[in-house]
Formats: sequence, C-alpha cells, structure tokens
Amino acid sequence: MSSIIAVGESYQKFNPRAYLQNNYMPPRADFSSEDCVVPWKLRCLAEAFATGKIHGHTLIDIGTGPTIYQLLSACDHFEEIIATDYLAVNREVLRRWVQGEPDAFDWSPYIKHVCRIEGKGEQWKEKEKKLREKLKQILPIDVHQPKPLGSELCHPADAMVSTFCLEAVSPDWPSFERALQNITTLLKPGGHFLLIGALEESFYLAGEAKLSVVPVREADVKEALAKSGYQIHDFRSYVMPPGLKIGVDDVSGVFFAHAQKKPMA
Ligand SMILES: C[S@@+](CC[C@H](N)C(=O)[O-])C[C@H]1O[C@@H](n2cnc3c(N)ncnc32)[C@H](O)[C@@H]1O
Ligand SMILES: O=S(=O)(c1ccc2c(c1)CN[C@@H](CF)C2)N1CCSCC1
Repeated sequence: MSSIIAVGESYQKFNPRAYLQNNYMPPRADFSSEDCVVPWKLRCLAEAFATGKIHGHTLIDIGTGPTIYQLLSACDHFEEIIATDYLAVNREVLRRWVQGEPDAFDWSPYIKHVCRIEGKGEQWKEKEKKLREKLKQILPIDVHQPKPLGSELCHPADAMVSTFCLEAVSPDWPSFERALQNITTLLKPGGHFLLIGALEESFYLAGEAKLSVVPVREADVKEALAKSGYQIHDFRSYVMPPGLKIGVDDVSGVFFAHAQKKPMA
C-alpha cells in the first residue's frame, strides 16, 4: 500500500506543460509519415471507431491527463464523453482547452490529422467544437480504489478509453492488474475498451517529476485483459525508433488493444 502512496506523492510534481512538451510537440510528435508513432496511434483509434461496433451514450477516458487526442475519433459515436484524472492541475488544463482559453495547448495538428484519416470531409474546427460540446464532465479518479470515481457512476459507461495510464501509475504488476479490475467496474458488460500504453518503459519525466513506470510486455497486457474478463478483438504493437529516445523516458514501444468486456454469464 505504501508504494501506491509513494506513486501518488511522486505525481504532485507532475508538470502538465512539460509533459505536453516532451510527448506532444515537435520534434518528437511527428506527423510527416504514417509510419511515425503519433499517426500510428491516431490510426489505431480511428480504425476501431470506423468498425461501427463502438457506440453508445457515454464514453469514459481513464487517466486523461492534459491530452485530448485520444478522444478525437470517439466524439462522433457518443453523446457524452467523461474525462478523468488524478491531478487537479490536469483537470484544469482540460477545462481551459474545453473553454477555448488562449493559452490552452494547440491540438489542431492532431485534429487536422484525424479529420484527414477519417476521410469524412469534416472541417477540423467542426470536430474541435464537437469534442468541446461532448466533453461534459472532467472528474477526479484514482484507479487504485475499488470505486475509482468514489461515488458510483450513475450508469456504467458504454465504452472506455485509457492511454498511457495504468502502467504509469502502478508500482508493480499486481497493482496494474488490480487497477484494471477496478476500472472495469466502470464499463458495462459488452462495452468496448480501447487501451494504449507503453511497452517496457521504466520511467518518464514531466518537469521536476520523474515517474516510475511498471515495465509491461504484450503478453502481460493480453493476460491482464483476459483475467479482467475481456475478449480481445485487436492487439497491435509499435516499435519505437531509437531516434525518439531523447531521455524523457525509456519507452521501447507502444501497444494498442481493442477489447470487449464479456457479457454477464
Ligand atoms: C502518462 S500520463 C497519461 C496522460 C494521457 N492519457 C496521455 O495519453 O498522454 C498518466 C496520467 O495518469 C494520471 N494518474 C496518476 N495517478 C493516477 C491514479 N491513481 N489514478 C488515475 N490516474 C492517475 C496522471 O495524473 C497522468 O495524467
Ligand atoms: O505517442 S508516444 O509513443 C507516447 C506518448 C505518451 C507517452 C509515451 C509515449 C511514453 N511515456 C508515457 C509515460 F507514461 C507517455 N510518443 C513517443 C514518441 S514522440 C511522440 C509521442
């Protein structure tokens, strides 16, 4: 238990702007080729939603952080999107983006790219406006609690997304598996879950904060999803090019999983 408390304490120094700088701005965030990791991630999400299988009233994002890229392809398929994060500073960064504050992070390269690969002729300002309208709740969360949102969600979510969260907040593998079980209670039986995460990463930097990450491999993630009652529909991995290792983390690759919570027996 103390190690989970230590993780929480380490996040008190998390700097959202530094995190965004390290991971979501050029040169690391490169859109110049479909083979780059950011286009690969956005394509995984766009293709999952393009199947038409993932839809409903409410989608919840677990550990949203200060980012919204992971919600861009979702917003056409849900009435309401719920963002969640452990840190008030991240929830405030999200609120400032939703309100269109001038100092908010510029996600337009991501929004333009997603509009292009979705091929619906949607203007990027339309998608930006749509996501801002649908991002109706920004809630505190702790995935290490059996009830991660504290009080129950009025209804389990129809679908769930989580990107780079579970492995980045779990001190060890059993904690990762328990956190996955905890967040699975927020998803309705039969609901779809899109999970993106870091492979074989042990740390990352976010300003003054140096965060520990539990290194995970493909097989570990697949096993944890199966143990939490998911059927895996799609699982892909991306091997990080050496040139992208600039010291802000030691990530070796990225995984994408499209899973579905099995219906009640
Ligand atoms: C590596 S960031 C991922 C952010 C974003 N989803 C992305 O794709 O970049 C991990 C996030 O988990 C949040 N976090 C830290 N401890 C948490 C906890 N116990 N429960 C839920 N989220 C937590 C952090 O505040 C941070 O925003
Ligand atoms: O999309 S990424 O693969 C990415 C994006 C976010 C993160 C990581 C990797 C690895 N560390 C995570 C800490 F938990 C956060 N990417 C890394 C290369 S440059 C562009 C961003």
